[in-house]
Amino acid sequence: MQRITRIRKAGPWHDAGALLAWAALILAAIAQISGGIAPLVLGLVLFAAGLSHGAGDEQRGLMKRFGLIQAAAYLVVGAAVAGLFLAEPLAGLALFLALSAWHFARSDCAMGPLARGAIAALATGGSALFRPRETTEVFEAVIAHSVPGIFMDLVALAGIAGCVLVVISLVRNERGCGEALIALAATALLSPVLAVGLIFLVGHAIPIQRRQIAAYGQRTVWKAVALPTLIAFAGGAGLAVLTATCRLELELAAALAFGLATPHMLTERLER
Ligand SMILES: CC1=C(/C=C/C(C)=C/C=C/C(C)=C/C=O)C(C)(C)CCC1
Repeated sequence: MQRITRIRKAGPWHDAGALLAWAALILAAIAQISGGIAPLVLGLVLFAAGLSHGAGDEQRGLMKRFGLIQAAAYLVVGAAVAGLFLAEPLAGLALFLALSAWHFARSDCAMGPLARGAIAALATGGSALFRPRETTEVFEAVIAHSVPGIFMDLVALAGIAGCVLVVISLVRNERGCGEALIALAATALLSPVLAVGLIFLVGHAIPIQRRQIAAYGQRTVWKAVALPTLIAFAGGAGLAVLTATCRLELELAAALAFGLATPHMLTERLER
């Protein structure tokens, strides 16, 4: 019998992504059942785990590290969006949700268009549909402003569209329909931050990173994303610690987090 003692270097290591997705699903179920702050904490960890998918500069079939000027421009745009959030919280939230839906639906994560649409609509509107009270509380906490019922109704409409799209993508057996179904189950069963964190990681960040690794190779991808991922991770952890220890207002931390996520959604593959 031939024993395999060494891992083939050329082996499909990007399939670690599949393992990560399963781990996230299992941990999400455990956190939801545990209750308390576990769903919130794990939700934030899942967002952090997916940061690297957008940390490289992928344009016109090339993957490289962002240059200094691009990084500076990124920070300036991010700060401007954070400013909008603080000045006009409800408009900022509406813009962020709309851009997120557009980004989830458009990103090249090797899925069919209906599945991507379902994931986009559920990530933004699924929690408002299935858990309106809890979701309103989260929105009001992060923008430190009341959120009118009509706003929540409009967001929930996106959730309804997402449910319809999941069914059609399943019937057509479209690529990504499994992740779309996970998005539906997540928003129905999990607390809002955990649900969206799970969808972000399993239905967006992991599929994109797996496609990038398959297209450019592991070395190129990690070389491009390692440093910016580390910086983003340190920044996110800093915001979380300062907020948890009451040294930073939640709405300021949220404005910075939403603001700094926005340029990634704007710069990604605009040539397509
Ligand atoms: C609906 C909803 C949320 C939406 C988060 C979104 C839509 C995040 C999008 C992130 C993206 C697109 C990152 C970049 O790749 C919150 C704020 C967690 C609160 C709970 C309910």
